[in-house]
Amino acid sequence: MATRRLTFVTGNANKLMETKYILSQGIPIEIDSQDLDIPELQGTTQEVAIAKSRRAAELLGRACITEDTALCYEAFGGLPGPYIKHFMKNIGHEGLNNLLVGFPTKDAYALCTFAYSAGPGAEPILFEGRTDGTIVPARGPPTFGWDAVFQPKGFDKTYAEMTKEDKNVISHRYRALDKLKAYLSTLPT
Ligand SMILES: O=c1[nH]c(=O)c2ncn([C@@H]3O[C@H](COP(=O)(O)OP(=O)(O)OP(=O)(O)O)[C@@H](O)[C@H]3O)c2[nH]1
Ligand SMILES: [Mg+2]
Repeated sequence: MATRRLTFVTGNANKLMETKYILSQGIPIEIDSQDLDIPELQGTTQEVAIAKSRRAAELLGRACITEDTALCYEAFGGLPGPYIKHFMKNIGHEGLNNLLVGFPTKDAYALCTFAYSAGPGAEPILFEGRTDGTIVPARGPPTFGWDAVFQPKGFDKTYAEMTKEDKNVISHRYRALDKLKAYLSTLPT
């Protein structure tokens, strides 16, 4: 099978590393990356993902993938959702826990939305992956975003405490990429 080449438009080195790792387990693919400055609109995760993908393909002038990650609190009807980046940056791990003081549930889910665009003007196709969990006081290395405060359901470790092999077979990103992989294998290389 010929090796597929695809550009991932992202400025996030950790996302890129995990994506390369997960995709390389399944199909012959080479991912390169472009860090383009793309404004992220307000809206649902799907609306944010579609707008980002459209713009990325226009700027790049060819097929690409983009990814949006949301962290959704059950107590807040799914917020912070796609705005988690700004919450994380401004209030950190402790703040992400403190937000939930007084609320009956600390349940949350991580939602990953990959968007594939075949090129400028093409309608983006979305691939979503969700992992359910709970928000806990930070444990594990603070290497990647909110990994240290997210404990997936059925595990006694946070994402940050897991090995990359363990996180990358249950994560929101893995679940979305599994669907993207199946779609890519239906396309000609
Ligand atoms: O602990 C984490 N485990 C993960 O698995 C994960 N995936 C994303 N994130 C963080 O959540 C926000 C998403 O915002 P986001 O989707 O706009 O990403 P970004 O702006 O960093 O990159 P990009 O938009 O250029 O691709 C950013 O703060 C990311 O660092 C994660 N944190
Ligand atoms: Mg972003």
